[in-house]
Amino acid sequence: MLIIGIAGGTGCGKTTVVNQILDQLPEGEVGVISQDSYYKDTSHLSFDERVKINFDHPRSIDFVLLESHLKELRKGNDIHQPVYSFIKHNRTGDTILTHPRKVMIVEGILILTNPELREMFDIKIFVHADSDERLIRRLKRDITERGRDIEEVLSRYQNTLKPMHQQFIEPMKEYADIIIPNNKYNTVAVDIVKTIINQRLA
Ligand SMILES: Nc1ncnc2c1ncn2[C@@H]1O[C@H](COP(=O)(O)OP(=O)(O)O)[C@@H](O)[C@H]1O
Ligand SMILES: Nc1ccn([C@@H]2O[C@H](COP(=O)(O)O)[C@@H](O)[C@H]2O)c(=O)n1
Repeated sequence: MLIIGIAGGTGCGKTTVVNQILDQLPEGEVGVISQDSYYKDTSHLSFDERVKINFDHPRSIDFVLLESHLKELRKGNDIHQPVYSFIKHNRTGDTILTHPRKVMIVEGILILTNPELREMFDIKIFVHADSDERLIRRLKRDITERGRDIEEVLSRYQNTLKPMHQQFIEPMKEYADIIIPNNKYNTVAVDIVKTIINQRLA
């Protein structure tokens, strides 16, 4: 199994790059795990308490579960990936049955901050987009898709997201094998990653 980690700040285009990679690759050969599925279970908290969580700090992620799921997949076993709701700020209780594939992609803002998980990646990719570009994308996406308003996005950005990005995410570029500039759609870089994957699948 080839395990590819794709990191980068919110709105840099990780999900978009993953979808571009999957596009035209043989179905069923490449699997995806999203770090978002591994936000810690916060069912013991009220909604008002959950809203206040710093979701950009590594401690918000259940890395133990994420790592153990990746190890199970590597052993050839299925896993039940939790489903996360950005509206409820919590796991929904549902899971997605995820099968091991020849190539597994793990994507998320904080996946390179955990040394044990980092060790498991054969290829580490960091997607870069400028912070103003990421904020604009995040505003549009969170308002249309994640049930947020402009006040919520901007206050989260100023209070937690920006400082956490500077402290935890940006320094992870140091560990990247490949940095994809993604202020504009970068088909050349995506094609290079696809070529690497196709070589592994051949
Ligand atoms: N290169 C790009 N140029 C313009 N918009 C983009 C680009 N990449 C992604 N987007 C858009 O930005 C938003 C956030 O992208 P997404 O892939 O969800 O980012 P991430 O997963 O890193 O948070 C989406 O609406 C997506 O369509
Ligand atoms: N309940 C939550 C959980 C996370 N976030 C934000 O999601 C961002 C990470 O996801 P991307 O798809 O943008 O990479 C992260 O910056 C968290 O602030 C949230 O808003 N609510």
